[in-house]
Amino acid sequence: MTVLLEGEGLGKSYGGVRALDGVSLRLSAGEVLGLIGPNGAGKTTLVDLLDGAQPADRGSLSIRGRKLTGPPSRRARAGLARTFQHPHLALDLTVRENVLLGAAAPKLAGIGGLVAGLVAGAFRPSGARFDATLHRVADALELGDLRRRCGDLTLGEQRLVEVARALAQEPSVLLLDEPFAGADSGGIAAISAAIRAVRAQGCGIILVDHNVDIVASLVDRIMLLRSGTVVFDGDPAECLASPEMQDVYFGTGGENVVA
Ligand SMILES: Nc1ncnc2c1ncn2[C@@H]1O[C@H](COP(=O)(O)OP(=O)(O)OP(=O)(O)O)[C@@H](O)[C@H]1O
Repeated sequence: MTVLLEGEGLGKSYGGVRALDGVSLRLSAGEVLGLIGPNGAGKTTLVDLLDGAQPADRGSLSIRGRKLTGPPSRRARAGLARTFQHPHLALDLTVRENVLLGAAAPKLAGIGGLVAGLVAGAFRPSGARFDATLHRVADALELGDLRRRCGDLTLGEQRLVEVARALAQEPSVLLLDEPFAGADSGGIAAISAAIRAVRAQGCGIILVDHNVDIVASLVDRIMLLRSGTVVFDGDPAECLASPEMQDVYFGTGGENVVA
């Protein structure tokens, strides 16, 4: 399988807290990787390092064999899209406008891309290509009335819009940070179906969530983090039955404080 994303020895400290301590990972095309671990294990920090929201202290990253660096906008252009643990939507804008922002995001990365896009008229909100993308992801996630203001939506509905916005980027790597938190059963089903659909198209997905059963039902592989390090990386069923899993969730736990 084609390797999409590779990280080597990624490390990040916040003051005296070692949030991530030498994590390496590999994600292939059409693979769903579950990232689990207790609160503070470093899951969001790893996602932040992958999408450039936080700079790594150590380590390197590549996408399709090319070095992956720079801010989130540059990484979006390289094919990366993400959702956030706490949705980052423009609350005064409508569902439609938020999703269209996702469709435009890779083109907005960099002045060259912006100028080229403007010249080509690519950002017209009524552009046929954008409309097709909008309706495809809106239908997949059952977004309902696209004219609603995002500030008027429930948290669960906002999550669906955020996943839709990430899908509208047509990413090759999708990072989902707790997409099921606050979603109702319909939302969970819609997001799960969307994950399966983009996986079938060859997208690589990293799924962070605390609901281990949902994660295990969707992923090809699980990475279990504890105190900023990987303690298990492999088959989901083996992970759930592993002594590492027992120890992380029912053992003494660990402190990720720099010695
Ligand atoms: N911006 C920050 N400033 C200071 N400390 C941070 C920051 N972000 C994360 N941390 C710390 O780094 C460690 C790892 O946090 P992180 O959010 O990555 O864990 P997590 O596994 O995603 O946890 P959760 O499941 O609660 O979201 C924690 O000790 C956290 O308090």
